[in-house]
Amino acid sequence: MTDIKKLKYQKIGDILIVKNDLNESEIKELVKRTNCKTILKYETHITGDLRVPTTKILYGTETETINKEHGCLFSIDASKIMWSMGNLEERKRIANKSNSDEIIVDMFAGIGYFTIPLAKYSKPKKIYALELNPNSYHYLCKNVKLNKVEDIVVPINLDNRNFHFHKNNNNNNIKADRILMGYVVKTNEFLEKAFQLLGNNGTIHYHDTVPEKLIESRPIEQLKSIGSIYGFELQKYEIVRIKKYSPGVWHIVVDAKFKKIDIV
Ligand SMILES: C[S@@+](CC[C@H](N)C(=O)[O-])C[C@H]1O[C@@H](n2cnc3c(N)ncnc32)[C@H](O)[C@@H]1O
Repeated sequence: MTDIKKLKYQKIGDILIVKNDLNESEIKELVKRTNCKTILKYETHITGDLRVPTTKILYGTETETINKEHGCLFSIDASKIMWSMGNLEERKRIANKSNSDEIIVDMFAGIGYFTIPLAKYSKPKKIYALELNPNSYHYLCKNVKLNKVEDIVVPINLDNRNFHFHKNNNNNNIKADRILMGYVVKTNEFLEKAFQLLGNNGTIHYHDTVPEKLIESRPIEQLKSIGSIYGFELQKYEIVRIKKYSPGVWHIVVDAKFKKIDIV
């Protein structure tokens, strides 16, 4: 009999994700043990700016599911959109970071991975959830309704570099108290936009993939140097390791708090 313990898979709702092809008896055994409705094989590593996986159906037909995590519901089409198990602790950690006074921008919202737990548990004033991929945006909107956070979350389908705050009722520019930058590999290219949106005493959660030796230096230097162009000084920071990204390289997040030193 197939040893199911040796078969590696990830469960998203009632869909299994595997990395290798399976034979008929392995599929039968997995379906029996996990009660899944579909098994998907990720053909390639998640690629491209929109982080889209290439998948093949090994069993079943339906690719849409609802994943429950940390009291939140995430509707997702697992054949078209990524779900990172490795970010589980970060999704939980971010959930309680805000308070009811904050204006937040999630620059890479996806289907609401961080936006939904943050809205549900911290109940900030507003979260502007920006997402470029129309597919992910569709599920982001669905998840906002599923989790009943419509009064907090404003989902917007655009390239975050084109996002601008409107003026408030007193004709002042709105600024963000907190910015989530849940993106990797070239997150630094979006830092200028983040500082344009950030307010005094604001916090940026800056994700990056960094070689082990550079974890304490490179992201901090980037935050300091681009921040200074926009009149911000780094006040304090904490670096959290999320997961190993590739050999010798970590996916990290820096919680970085800034003060505006040239307030005009
Ligand atoms: C890797 S996912 C990150 C999801 C989530 N923040 C996390 O870490 O689990 C990145 C998301 O950013 C979106 N994205 C990439 N470039 C973008 C841009 N310029 N503006 C808005 N969204 C973008 C992608 O479509 C994708 O859904």
